[in-house]
Parts: sequence; C-alpha cells; structure tokens
Amino acid sequence: MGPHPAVAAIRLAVRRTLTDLAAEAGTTFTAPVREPRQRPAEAPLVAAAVGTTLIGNAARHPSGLPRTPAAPGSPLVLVAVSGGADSMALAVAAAFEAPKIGLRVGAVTVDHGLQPGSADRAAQVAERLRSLGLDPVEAVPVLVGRAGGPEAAARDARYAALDEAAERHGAIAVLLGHTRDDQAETVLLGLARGSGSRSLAGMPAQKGRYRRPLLELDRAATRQACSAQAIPVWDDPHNCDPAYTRSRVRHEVLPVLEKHLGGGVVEALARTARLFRDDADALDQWASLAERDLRTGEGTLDAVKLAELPPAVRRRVLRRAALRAGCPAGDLFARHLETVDLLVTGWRGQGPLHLPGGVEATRRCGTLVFRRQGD
Ligand SMILES: Nc1ncnc2c1ncn2[C@@H]1O[C@H](COP(=O)(O)OP(=O)(O)OP(=O)(O)O)[C@@H](O)[C@H]1O
Repeated sequence: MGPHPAVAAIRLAVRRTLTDLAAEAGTTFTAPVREPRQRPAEAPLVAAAVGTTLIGNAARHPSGLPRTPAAPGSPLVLVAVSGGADSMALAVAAAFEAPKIGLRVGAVTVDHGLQPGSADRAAQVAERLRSLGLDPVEAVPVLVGRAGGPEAAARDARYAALDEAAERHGAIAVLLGHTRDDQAETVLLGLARGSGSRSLAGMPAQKGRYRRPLLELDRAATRQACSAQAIPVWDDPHNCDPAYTRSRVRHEVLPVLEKHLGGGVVEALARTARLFRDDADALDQWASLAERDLRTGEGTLDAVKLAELPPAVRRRVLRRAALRAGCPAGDLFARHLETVDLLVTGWRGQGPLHLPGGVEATRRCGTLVFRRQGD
C-alpha cells in the first residue's frame, strides 16, 4: 500500500522544489529510493485541536524516515516551522525527500514570545523536528516590535530571524508552508486594501531564498497528511483570534463567499493570483524598458514622454524612480504615486512633493527630478 494521497501529493510538491534547488546548487543525484511500505501507525490524528500541547510518540512516525541522511557538507535547505499542520507536513516531506536528492534539511522555529509558554512550545517543536531527522534544528527567540501593527511586526521579526539563520548556516533556501488557502486569503486582503495587480498576485512560489512548495495544495491536505502520519501539530491561537484581520478572512469571510458564490472560491482566488502575477510581471518589464528610455540623468525623467505612457506603466516608472532615490518600498503607497503622477498629467506649477524617506519629487523644465533632501 502506498502513502496516503495527501502525503504523496505533498511529497511530490516538495520533491519538485528540492530537485530544482539541487540542480541550482549543482548537487549530484543519488539513485532514486523506493517508497517504503506504509506503517500501521499512519492512522490517528494525535493532536490537532486548538491549543493542544504536543504529545505523541516520535518512534511511531513518520512513515519512511530517510534511511541515510545526505553527506555532511551537502547543500542545506531549512524549513520554517511554526509547529502548525502546514509547516509540519512540509518539514516531514522535506526530511523524506531531501536525502534522495543529495540535500540536507534542517529547520528553524521562531518563538515570537507573544504567548505564555511560547519558549517551551518552540523547544518542543524543535525536539519533534530533530526526532523526525532534521538537522540542524533551532528554536530562535525574537523580540517583536510594534511597527505596522502586530501581524506585520511579528512577520518582520520572523523573517529577520529566518534570514539570519539561513546566512549563519549557509542554507541554499528556506521553505515556507503557505498553501493555496493562504494565497486566497492574501488576494482577498489585497482586494480589500484597494491594491494594484502586484498585491493581487499574492505570494510568489519563489522569492530570493524563500520557496513555497505547497502553494498549489489545500490546507486540508496538510492536516490529512499530519493525521495519516500521526504527526502532532500545534494550532496557533492567533490563527483563530478575530482580532487579526487574516483570521477573520479565514474563518468568517471565505466561508461566507464559499456559501453564497458556490464552492471553488479558494481555487478561483488562487487562479486570480497567478493571472495577476503574469500581468504584473509584464507591466514591470515594460516599465523597466520605458524607464531606460525616459531617463535623462541621475534621478531625472522626461515628463513629456512620461505623459505618453499608459497609466499602469507610468506609475510603475514613477515608483521605480522614487525607490531609486531612496524611498523605502514599504512606505511608498498608491496615494503617493498618484500625487507624483499629477506632476506629469495635471501640471499647474505645483511645488515639490515630499515622499517617504526624505525624498522630494519636483518638475523643472519638462523634467521630473527625484532627490533625497540634502543630497
Ligand atoms: N513561528 C514560526 N517559526 C517559523 N516559521 C514560521 C512561524 N510562523 C510561520 N512560519 C512560516 O510561515 C508559514 C506561514 O505561516 P502562517 O502563520 O501564515 O500560516 P499557518 O497557516 O499558521 O501555517 P502553519 O500551519 O505552518 O502554522 C508557515 O507555514 C511557516 O513556514
């Protein structure tokens, strides 16, 4: 009997990502290993209820632990693990697949320190991961600030810790457990913010060192996979806390949409993300070519030629120029670009515009000038 279909689907998705990574790293493939027989323990879900502490017997799972870990010094991939079903299913699949491909796999679990007992829980998750064959495994405590609200502050601290761990261990990539459901939520959140196509494109499967192998799979699959392999999971109470926007989207908004618009909303939103990604990529490429043509010097653009561009391309050129002059990407919003755009399309001699990061945009003699004050 082969593995549970959800386990097989997750392994396949992870294998694809790891194979790409191994090819990029120039790793030599080892001979393919046959799927091991499923063990009888692939039945009960040990702990999946909200707030459940980790229990379970590591010796009983998962099915088919890697036989021989990849040689020391082989390229290392880290998995970012919260302890939830998505990232646990991902970590187990990576531990199963990586040695066959000549990669080592480790994990980092970040302790945000936002709940009582979080350090103990992070230590338990780390221990669990070690018992699953991942190495190295670290539980990293972080200090979460306040900038941008609680979700953004936790995310910033988490990614800083993941980046630092990846650098320190020389990892070739960090895997994240986002699923198609997370993607649908991201698209809805972007839509509600009134964002452009780049935001509606959701999360990319690959960005820098980060990869999201499960982006085409349902959250239900990761739960089923953990259940089938008797992997204890921990549900972050924040995921169900209505104080968090994403939680409300997950538990209230999406179910209502599914109910009233018919099934398949999550899939449709994920498809929307893919289509918008292609559109946004094409527009970015166009803007990059147009910018080369319009640049008249360091931080200066030909305003007359800018006016001839379609708005979607023009705004992208303006954004690029503002970023190049030193605007922080996270602080530059559509409303800033709309006012800069008026220097091109609604010119009536208005004065310099002050953009985030101390950048100033002015129009002089048919030229837009972006400069950081004091430069
Ligand atoms: N505390 C953490 N430590 C390490 N990685 C994390 C942590 N929290 C989230 N991640 C990574 O980011 C991904 C998305 O996290 P998020 O909280 O948005 O989703 P989730 O549905 O709660 O995922 P999961 O079921 O894995 O907890 C996780 O799958 C994991 O890869």
